[in-house]
Amino acid sequence: MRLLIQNNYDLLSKWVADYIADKIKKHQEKHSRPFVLGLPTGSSPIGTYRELIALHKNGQLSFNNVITFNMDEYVDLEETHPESYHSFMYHHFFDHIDIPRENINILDGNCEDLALECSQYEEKIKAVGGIDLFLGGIGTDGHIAFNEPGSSLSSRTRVKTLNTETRQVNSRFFDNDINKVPKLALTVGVGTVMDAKEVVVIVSGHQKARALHKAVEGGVSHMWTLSALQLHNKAMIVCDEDATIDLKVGTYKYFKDIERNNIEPEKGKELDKYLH
Ligand SMILES: N[C@@H]1[C@@H](O)[C@H](O)[C@@H](COP(=O)(O)O)O[C@@H]1O
Repeated sequence: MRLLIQNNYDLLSKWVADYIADKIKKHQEKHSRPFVLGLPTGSSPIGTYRELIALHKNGQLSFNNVITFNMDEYVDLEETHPESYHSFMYHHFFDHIDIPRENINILDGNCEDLALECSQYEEKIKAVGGIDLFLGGIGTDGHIAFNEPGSSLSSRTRVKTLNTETRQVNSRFFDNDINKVPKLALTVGVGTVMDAKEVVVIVSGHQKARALHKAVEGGVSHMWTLSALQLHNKAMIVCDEDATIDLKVGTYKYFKDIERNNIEPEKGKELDKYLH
């Protein structure tokens, strides 16, 4: 697993956006089939979305041949609610790029048969050839998508009960009232994320430091579902300095050193395949 430490959130966001743009463009040079991109919500990817939008507006990137699958959605929160992940994605990203509407996939947390919705989502991902790159964020408890501690590391898309810590943290979007935060969500599984050809996870801020420490320095554990990335053959965590405060100095220096030894700034992206 590659751990790339950026000086701050803005640099992190720019780096991740450039990396994704590069992947999409290279894919489009070689294949006619669409690039399949997994996407998260939350504050972590907002800067990346902003940078991707800028690349699109400058004419440097098109999403015309991109299919997206979002990671998760609350159950029983109207799509039009400002805090639904549907609203979030259109507001922060889809409304500003040229992606065809029919290429956007977000789980429907209001449908009659939630289990069917989840199994069909998995089928849909398979039908388009799997996810080329899954972008993710994490919760303070180390969850990826909504795979809370204790989630099976081979889990698939399903209904998940949210724990109190997550609901407390997310209550900032619901007038700081935990009672307004849904108790259930639909989420892709850890196994769904692990099936992606590549996974890139953004970890930003002090509040994520413990989870980063567990995922990088601890063993693989269902209690810190991000740690499953240790078993992925092309996974990268991109974090900022603030998120590294619980890492051992030696670990921090080790990952910095690897990047210094292997990356020339302009050639870094071409060399990334050697760095996992
Ligand atoms: N389900 C989402 C996660 O996918 C996201 O990673 C997390 C972190 O959010 P933030 O980036 O705002 O810290 O929030 C929610 O719990």
